[in-house]
Amino acid sequence: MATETKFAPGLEGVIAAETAISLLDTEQEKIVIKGQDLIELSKEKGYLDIVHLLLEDSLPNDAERAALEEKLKERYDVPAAIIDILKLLPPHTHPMDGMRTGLSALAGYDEHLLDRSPEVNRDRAYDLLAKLPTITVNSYRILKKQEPVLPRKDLSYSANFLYMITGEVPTEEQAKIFDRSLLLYSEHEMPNSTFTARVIASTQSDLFGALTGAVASLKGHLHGGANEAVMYMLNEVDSVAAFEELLLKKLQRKEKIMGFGHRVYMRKMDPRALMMKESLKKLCEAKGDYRLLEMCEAGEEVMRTEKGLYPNLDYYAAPVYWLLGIPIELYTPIFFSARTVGLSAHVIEQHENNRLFRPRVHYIGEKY
Ligand SMILES: CC(=O)SCCNC(=O)CCNC(=O)[C@H](O)C(C)(C)COP(=O)(O)OP(=O)(O)OC[C@H]1O[C@@H](n2cnc3c(N)ncnc32)[C@H](O)[C@@H]1OP(=O)(O)O
Ligand SMILES: O=C([O-])CC(=O)C(=O)O
Repeated sequence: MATETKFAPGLEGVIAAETAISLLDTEQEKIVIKGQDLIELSKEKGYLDIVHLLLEDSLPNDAERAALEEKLKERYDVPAAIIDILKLLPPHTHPMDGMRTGLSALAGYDEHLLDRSPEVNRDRAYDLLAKLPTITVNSYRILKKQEPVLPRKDLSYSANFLYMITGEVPTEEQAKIFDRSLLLYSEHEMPNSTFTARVIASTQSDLFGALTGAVASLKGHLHGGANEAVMYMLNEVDSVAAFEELLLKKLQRKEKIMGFGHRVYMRKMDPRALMMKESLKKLCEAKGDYRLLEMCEAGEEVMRTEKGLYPNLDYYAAPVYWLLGIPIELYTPIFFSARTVGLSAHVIEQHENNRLFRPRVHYIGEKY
């Protein structure tokens, strides 16, 4: 029976779930989130609007958005023991691993862990959205031997996140650009991390476990870890010509270029990358220095000409985060924090209509 089903390496093209959350509609060229186009939403709305859309099924009005922000602020505080746990980690621990540890440890504070009803799961998701930015930033700070930072409730959700990272209150423009990056990262159908979360949830395991597994998945360079790898690559050189040369050498060595290609949008640009490129233009304009934009555009041209490949979101997120003054090791944890909402929506949906994931194999070992 297992050998009768066609094997698709990497499960390419395989339908793994029925979902009412999102779809990458490649024909219409839209990222559909609960019936709305994410790119259009990113022009008018903010991250918390998408949080409301994903968890409450509708875009909020002003009062609902304010109530949501207030609810998150009320839950900002992280148990002191989580900070103590982070302090015990060895100094070379990547913040993504610090975050995974902190997130995993939060399970112990949930008094209703066995309750997987949508209401309780949704409530947990809000708790994680409130606490993860503080855990993320402090796992970095503690590892760098800096004092933990406390969230500021007088700032908006995104402005506070960026403030905790840089130590400076962001300008309105910086906060808006950061907020848009969170929105663009919020949900994307069935990437590896979402599949991981749903597979874990399908055993009736809890939201903490499902998301802890998803952190590990998202850390990899073929997935969320690419945003950090892109920045390290850009920082290897300091001019357009040197960047072009670097990419050509990497391609000659058959290396994969981080920030390019995508399982679904392989031969066209990820629409989120285009939005992020706009943000990069704005930041370059404000700085009066277009070097990073020019390098990235030259990289795009090399990859289009040499490989017919286009940028994904991580390619343009990296220079945007750099110009916002964000340490590179926080790029992937920020991606995860933003994705917490999408992942939670998927776990809620999986728990609501569950069947255990248990595929078969195409056996190529010795016959008995
Ligand atoms: C927000 C996100 O998580 S987006 C993804 C972020 N990840 C990256 O940017 C990492 C770089 N990109 C990649 O490794 C891939 O494009 C992936 C992992 C995103 C998609 O992978 P897959 O769908 O499995 O494609 P696969 O790796 O089989 O590539 C198909 C072909 O394109 C080539 N290719 C794909 N991406 C790249 C790349 N970034 N650089 C060079 N060549 C590439 C492959 O070498 C392969 O060529 P071949 O057929 O001659 O062997
Ligand atoms: O969809 C994917 O495979 C990866 C991706 O872009 C994301 O998770 O945002």
